[in-house]
Amino acid sequence: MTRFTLTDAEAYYGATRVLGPLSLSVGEGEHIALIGKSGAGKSTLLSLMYDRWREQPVALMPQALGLVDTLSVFHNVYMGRLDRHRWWRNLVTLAKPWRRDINEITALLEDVGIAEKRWTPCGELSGGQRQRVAAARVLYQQGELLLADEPVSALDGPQASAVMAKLTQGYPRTVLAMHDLELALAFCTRVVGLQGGAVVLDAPSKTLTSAALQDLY
Ligand SMILES: Nc1ncnc2c1ncn2[C@@H]1O[C@H](COP(=O)(O)OP(=O)(O)OP(=O)(O)O)[C@@H](O)[C@H]1O
Repeated sequence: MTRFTLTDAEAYYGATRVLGPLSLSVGEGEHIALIGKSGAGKSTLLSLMYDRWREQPVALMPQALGLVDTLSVFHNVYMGRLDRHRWWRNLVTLAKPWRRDINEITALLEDVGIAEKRWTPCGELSGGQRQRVAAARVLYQQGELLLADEPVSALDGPQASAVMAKLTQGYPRTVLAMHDLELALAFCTRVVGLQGGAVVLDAPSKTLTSAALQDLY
């Protein structure tokens, strides 16, 4: 059993159970695509995992992204490690970032193709640009597990592939809620399918085709 294990987990909204009971482990080297139609419980399962495991080095990239619109792209990415620095260092960075941080963050922004916007406030970016900033932030954060809710839904084909490659290389374990089945099979090692809050499929990607996964929709 890994440190990232759920056993008979359930989630409720009010008195209504919307997820589980389900049991699931995320092992080292596993990249799990969480698939299922809208309302199946993917976001609820990601939230539950984050709640249970947040004391460990877990990063969350939520669907709403959680960017601060008035801050620059650089500063939004820097926030990925805010809790690792002293308060005065964060304060100074707000006005005058350290060259080392600028270089490190610029390299990550180059990886996701948005380095030219590094000093632009996030409020002035398109949906796809915002998604790439949020991806750069979790890549900067680092950790043992990444939970991401539709991390490439606003990106075109080549950009989506590039970001999926970075996210799955950047973390030893990922759980990614996805709607693009081809991308899920190309970059994830395992597929977990949800239906009505229950796990109805759990199989290695190499045994699946996107046509077979259509049954979940
Ligand atoms: N705040 C809430 N209050 C009550 N019910 C909720 C709430 N959020 C989600 N639900 C319900 O929980 C169930 C699972 O929703 P969830 O958002 O986890 O689905 P999802 O698979 O992530 O969908 P999508 O692909 O549309 O993001 C749905 O039936 C939804 O109506």
